[in-house]
Amino acid sequence: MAESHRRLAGRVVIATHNAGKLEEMRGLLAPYGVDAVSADDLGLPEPEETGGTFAENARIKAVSAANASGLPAFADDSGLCVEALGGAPGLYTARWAGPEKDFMAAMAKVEEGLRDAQATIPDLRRAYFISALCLAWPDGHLEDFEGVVEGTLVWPPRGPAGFGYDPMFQPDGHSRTFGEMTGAEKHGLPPLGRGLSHRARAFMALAEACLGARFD
Ligand SMILES: O=P(O)(O)OP(=O)(O)OP(=O)(O)OC[C@H]1O[C@@H](n2cnc3c(O)ncnc32)[C@H](O)[C@@H]1O
Ligand SMILES: [Mg+2]
Repeated sequence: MAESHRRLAGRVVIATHNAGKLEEMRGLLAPYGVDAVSADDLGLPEPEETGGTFAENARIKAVSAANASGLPAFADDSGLCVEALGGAPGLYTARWAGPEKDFMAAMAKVEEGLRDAQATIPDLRRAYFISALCLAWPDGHLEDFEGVVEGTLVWPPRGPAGFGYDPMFQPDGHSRTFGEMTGAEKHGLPPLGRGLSHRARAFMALAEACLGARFD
């Protein structure tokens, strides 16, 4: 199994156009001595996310950046899945914020949906974040990883930190939302924790497979 993984070294493109994600992905890569450059720094175009799954969309973004740059590329496709909304916004999590990227409005839309669903659903406020990570090399080699974090949706949103839907999401076992946590707390990586956010959990698997990390 381990033989099929490829070691990442040298330069890597972080294939996202989301500043919040970029900061998290840079932070996650920082201990491994790779030279991370962003898709924006290289002026790479934003590909259309036409996949039917998070993993497919992560591949589309990573492969597009690897092909355009000639470098290995690292992409994340992620979303918030709300049980009472049948898994929405799911693949459309970014699109719910509209072209203005108004995440306050997007969170309000989730809350409205919960109010409409209220009569019928027992676990009304349950939700999870999911992150599909893909590392793609220009020769076509791919590595895929996934991480999930379950939690509860709060209203009103709390905390100025993070990005996107963070102020509305309180991970299980914690009394603060991701919006009330520092980046390090949200990642919850060892020795602080055993991986907390969806992105950190997926990244730990990536780091063990491709960056020589050992998390015991
Ligand atoms: O595609 P790229 O360029 O990476 O940037 P994006 O913002 O469009 O990213 P996605 O297509 O993966 O959409 C993910 C959505 O889920 C939200 N999201 C993902 N991870 C999150 C996190 O850790 N905290 C809060 N919101 C998150 C994020 O705000 C986006 O709206
Ligand atoms: Mg996107």
